[in-house]
Amino acid sequence: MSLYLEAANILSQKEGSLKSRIYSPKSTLKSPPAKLYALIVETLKHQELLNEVIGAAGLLQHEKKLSHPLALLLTHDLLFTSRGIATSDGPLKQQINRHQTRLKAEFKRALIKRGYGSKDSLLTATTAAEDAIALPRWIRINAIQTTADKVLKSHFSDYKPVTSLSELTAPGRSPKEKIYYRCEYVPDLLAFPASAKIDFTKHKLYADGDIIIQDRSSCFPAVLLLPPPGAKVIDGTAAPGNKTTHLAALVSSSKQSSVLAFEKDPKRAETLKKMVHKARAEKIVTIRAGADFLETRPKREVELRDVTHILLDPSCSGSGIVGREDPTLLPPPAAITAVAGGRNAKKNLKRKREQAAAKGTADAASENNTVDAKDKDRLAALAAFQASIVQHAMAFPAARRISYSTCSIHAEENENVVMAILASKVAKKRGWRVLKREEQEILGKWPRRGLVEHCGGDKDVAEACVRCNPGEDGGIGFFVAAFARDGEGDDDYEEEEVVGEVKCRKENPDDEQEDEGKWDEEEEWKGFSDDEAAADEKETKEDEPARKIQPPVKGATQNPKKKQKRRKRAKTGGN
Ligand SMILES: C[S@@+](CC[C@H](N)C(=O)[O-])C[C@H]1O[C@@H](n2cnc3c(N)ncnc32)[C@H](O)[C@@H]1O
Repeated sequence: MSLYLEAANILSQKEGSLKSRIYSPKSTLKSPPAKLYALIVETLKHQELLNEVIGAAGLLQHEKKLSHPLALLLTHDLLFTSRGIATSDGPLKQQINRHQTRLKAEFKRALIKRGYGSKDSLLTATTAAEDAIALPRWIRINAIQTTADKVLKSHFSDYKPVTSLSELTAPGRSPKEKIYYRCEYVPDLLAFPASAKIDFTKHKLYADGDIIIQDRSSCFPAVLLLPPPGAKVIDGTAAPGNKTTHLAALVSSSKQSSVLAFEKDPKRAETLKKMVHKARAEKIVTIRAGADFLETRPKREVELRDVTHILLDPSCSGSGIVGREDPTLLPPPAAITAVAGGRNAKKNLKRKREQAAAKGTADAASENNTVDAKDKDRLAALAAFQASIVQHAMAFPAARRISYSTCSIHAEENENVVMAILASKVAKKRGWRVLKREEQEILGKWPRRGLVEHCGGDKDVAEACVRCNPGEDGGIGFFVAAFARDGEGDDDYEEEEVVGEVKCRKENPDDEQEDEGKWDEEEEWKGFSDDEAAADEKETKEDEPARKIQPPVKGATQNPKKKQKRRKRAKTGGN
């Protein structure tokens, strides 16, 4: 079978990663695996453009026997390689060559549309983008079990330290160099170059629970919350458990410490249990599997009354996630497989092109941390939920510090939520404020702060917020802020008051229920494939919107005036 047919077969399989499909010991492939892998990866890198070219040239409408994966692979080699299609002049090659003039013309058009004068300038830009996204491999040393010094001495004694992340990731470094960077913002966090030939998921240190594979920014919430040894801590949204186990490590030196972990989803609570077990944190962490943090009544439960530190990392849009995942074949856009000459074929194509152009604008908009109108309602629903969970925590009688985080780049889920929380009745009555930058023991030094234009111009609030840009800051896009309370506020705050205040926000996403499917379909997911925890975060992001939405309250969406009022309340986070 030819290289292209084998590659198309691999692309059509759904099971396992691309690498496992190609390099499986049971494989009966005839083509050299490295050649197959390179062809597939290069093709998938440009699939969006290739789909556009194939669709505009009407290739699949004219060549009925050609499958979509085959068309992508062959067109890729025709347009992107100097040798062209690497096969003798058989039917496959002829199927493409018949259309090469049109395909080349559409390719040129697609390049110009994207602002590239030539194929080479596109390739240069793609390589630069890939370099920028060559994320380092982060491992957090599990302080419950061991120390960074011990791990370095026992497993990486031939590695040399570098003093900054930019030094670690500097272009031109040889992949053979054995180097590591010890993070100055997160104690016990090490980074290795992306090119390092270490598979931490198979490493003894990982199997023994001595290390946790965790992105740097994902370590920030526990570092910002910084519970002292002996503290009573809650993780209100815990699975898969990266931050729960990090909290446990931070307080592990005292036997008085405890971490109570809530996870609403019973299936995800199982993952949490495994992670807590692996991190040997069972003596510190108690899991409430299937428990909704929003349903807790802190004044009525003895166990909750003296909790001082609460970490909240609720479900979010996940717009900050980037990674080194195997590329995957996206479903072909409907326009490229539409029946040729069909009554609506041209009309559909035009509509699809307009939609694609509109999407391009939306993508560009979200790069600037803003979103277009169609996503706004969805983000408003998420933001209402995110604000409600923090406000609920603010009613805990002994609470002094709360951290709030997302892996989103959107201000709607970040600074706007912080502002809504600060403006809420519970925050004002109980004396909650942001934890100022100068009060942040370690993270005060982190340079990237919140967006002042989304903090109502309040520079102190913006400075209190911590942001990480995806790729640029060595990992996923992230946001974290902490709230502090000095204890002067109203300690007799009646929890019924906050329950009432929160309830209206919990109801709010119900109104958006019909939009859920749309969001999931349109969202392009980018996650890590070689990082268990990140894979789980991906699961949260994909599953969570549907779960997070409470069943519609009877009659809640019937009255348009009430609906409008609720939406307004959610957007302002007001009271
Ligand atoms: C973004 S994930 C948390 C990731 C986690 N902090 C970590 O670092 O591994 C959010 C989690 O919160 C859970 N969740 C959402 N709403 C909740 C609620 N009201 N009570 C408890 N858990 C909730 C979700 O099921 C999901 O597992």
